[in-house]
Amino acid sequence: MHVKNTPHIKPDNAPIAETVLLPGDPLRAKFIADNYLKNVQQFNGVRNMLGYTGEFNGKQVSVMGTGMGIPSASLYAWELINVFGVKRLIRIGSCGGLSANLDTFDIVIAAATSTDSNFMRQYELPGTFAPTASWSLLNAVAKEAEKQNIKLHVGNVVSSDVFYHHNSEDNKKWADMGVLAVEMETAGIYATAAAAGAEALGVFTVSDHIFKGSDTTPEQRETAFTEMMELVLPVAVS
Ligand SMILES: O=P(O)(O)O[C@H]1O[C@H](CO)[C@@H](O)[C@H]1O
Ligand SMILES: O=c1cc[nH]c(=O)[nH]1
Repeated sequence: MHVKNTPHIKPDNAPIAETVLLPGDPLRAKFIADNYLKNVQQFNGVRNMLGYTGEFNGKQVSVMGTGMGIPSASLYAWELINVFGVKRLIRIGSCGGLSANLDTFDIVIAAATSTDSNFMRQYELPGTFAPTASWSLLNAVAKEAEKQNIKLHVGNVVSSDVFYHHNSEDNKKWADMGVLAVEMETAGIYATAAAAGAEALGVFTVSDHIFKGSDTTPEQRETAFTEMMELVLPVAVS
């Protein structure tokens, strides 16, 4: 792959694979590179948004942090697809559980995303865009989950611009519409991929439950979501 630089991604001569895993936390990217990949090369360190390319099962895959929120994640998604030729983005995030059926460490997949963000306005569409998952990635992860005997919760996830809500009813309103969980990036990543003809999928581990009050530590959010990592890595190289 022809390697260039952008203001935010400077691989120099390191490769970027056609499939990139995207955790929000760059240290989660480092954890994956350190613990799951072989022959690792770091391809980004700009702003400490760590990116690595290595091998899993003998095949190349990349992993890179996105930072938090649709503006940050979509900027990296856009550059990875449109400058570096990436074809598949798989976000591996944490999320807050909204559905009563969820508990911490459960795995959620965003078949579709809702959002309170104005990000879609740029496309000037004559209606409301519905950012959805790539069926082929979703189907592949569902098959892998069956193989590994992992229970998935698949449905609508809300990508919010707001973590600390002024209106405490906001999350309840999404829950009342059957939305499973809340996070902050996937609608922007799905839309960016759709606009460029690439594929994207959002997979999450429930880090806390908004209504049940259960929680995980920053260290767990960095290193303990291994079931999600082990679910997605075989798909990323398939
Ligand atoms: O753990 P990550 O992947 O960053 O995802 C979630 O965690 C952050 C908020 O704590 C937001 O980025 C949200 O989407
Ligand atoms: O509660 C949460 C947990 C993770 N990510 C969010 O956006 N909210």
